[in-house]
Amino acid sequence: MIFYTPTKKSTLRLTSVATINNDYFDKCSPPVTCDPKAKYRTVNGSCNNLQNPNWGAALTPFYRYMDPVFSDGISAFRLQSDGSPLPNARNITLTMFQDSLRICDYKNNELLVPWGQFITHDTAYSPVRSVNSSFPAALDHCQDKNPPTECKAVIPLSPDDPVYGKKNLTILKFMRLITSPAYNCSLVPDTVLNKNTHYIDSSNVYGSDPDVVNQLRLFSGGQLLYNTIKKQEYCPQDPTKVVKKGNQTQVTIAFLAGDVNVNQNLGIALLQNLMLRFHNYIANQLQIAHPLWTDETIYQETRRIVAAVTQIITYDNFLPIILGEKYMNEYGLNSETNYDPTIMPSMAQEMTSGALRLLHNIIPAKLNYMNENYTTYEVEEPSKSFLRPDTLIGNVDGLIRGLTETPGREPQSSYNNLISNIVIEIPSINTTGFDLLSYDIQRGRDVGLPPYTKMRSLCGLPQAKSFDDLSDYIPSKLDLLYYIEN
Ligand code: HEM
Ligand SMILES: [Ca+2]
Repeated sequence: MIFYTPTKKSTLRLTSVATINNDYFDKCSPPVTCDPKAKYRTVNGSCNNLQNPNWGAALTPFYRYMDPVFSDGISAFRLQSDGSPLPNARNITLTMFQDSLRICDYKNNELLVPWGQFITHDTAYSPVRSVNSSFPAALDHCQDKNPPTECKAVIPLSPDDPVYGKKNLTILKFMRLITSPAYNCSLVPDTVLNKNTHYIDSSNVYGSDPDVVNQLRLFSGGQLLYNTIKKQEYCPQDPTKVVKKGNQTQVTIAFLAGDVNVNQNLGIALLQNLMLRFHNYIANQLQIAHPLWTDETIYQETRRIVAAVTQIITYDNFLPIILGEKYMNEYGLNSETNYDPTIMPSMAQEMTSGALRLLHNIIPAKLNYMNENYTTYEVEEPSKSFLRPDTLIGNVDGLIRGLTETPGREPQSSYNNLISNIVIEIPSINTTGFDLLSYDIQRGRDVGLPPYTKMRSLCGLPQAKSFDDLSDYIPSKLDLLYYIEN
């Protein structure tokens, strides 16, 4: 172990006041036996913490800073103080986030977004309950006059919605997340389990369960399985993903990787492919340096290096931009290799369903492909390639150059039009598009995130008793949406 126990603990650390964090571990977690001398991480993340072997493992719940708030104490969305439902999520987007400015961030390039998403997909995956058909066309029946219970969480649209009104859509097909009973563990209130390992351990490259891990290995030279297209190495094609178009079965590119969202957009597909190439490059080098090493040894040593590099990029390059140097120093995150076994390592529900999604605000509206002279040879709207990363083929270098040389987007009080109106609109598979911000708002309610005013007090900000007290971080207009007590 290169880690040592810290001599000095940050006094600023946010203290959890939740009462339910042990419930899963007390009632449901499977027994595990760890080998204290094991050199490599386990597939599902168990045994990283020898005192609490299940901490941080795949299929364990997200950590809670505060207990969830549901109106029935179990799973129903919370209500306003007068007992009325919370404001319609789409209405919040339309009222608060329709600024038409587009402010560039000249300090950071567009790579910030894919890297953020890459470590998100390493540390979190919360699948939705799909009803009688798979994402994303499910819930068509919710448009009927008397919709059944699974439609309760959909987001109703107003006929004069500026985007969806014209398409005659009456709902956004929001689905609730899978909760613990799906894994034979009855917990109250509703508890969501993370399907990926919570650690930054490159589980999005390798997989969080043994079947996926084995499916992705070549079992020769420590290599990951790859697909050669036009003489270049890519992630393998997912045999289950065949996109149908009319009567003809048209196979498009659908990569297979350790995380299921590898194809969601070009940026994430790019990084997944880069990491596959990086793994296979390192494995080759290790094989040359150690001709007697077995496939297993090369694979595990390479996996260790890839995960370490991912952690270094995250702590040295990504987090200082997101948190700022001041916080990095105060929280001891600068070039320190502390390991404190008393800290629960799991991703927090408040992060994955709330705070971490702040980067949705800076998703770029255009991607540039650049040639070796750094001139743009093609511009792509990201929405054209959601779930269809075909244009990556032959353009890996061009996209890296484009992402590196194009300024990012400053956080601002609007979302890029694609994100607030179109995300994943694919007529051939009958998906009509949605508003990611509305989903982010509704997701917070789905998992019972406590009200912002409570979370903000926990984070040390002054207690807010009126909308004016929120103006330090939130622009006015909120009072147009919520019930105000006299
Ligand atoms: C083009 C870029 C991106 C797109 C299209 C995208 C889209 C999405 C979508 C559709 C969801 C599911 C929403 C729901 O049903 O609740 C989601 C979840 C999420 N996104 Fe993004 N996202 C992008 C980039 C990012 C970035 C850069 C970050 C943060 C650094 C991020 C953080 C998250 C998190 C934490 C979740 C929840 C993960 C989970 O618990 O499963 N996303 N995103
Ligand atoms: Ca992980």
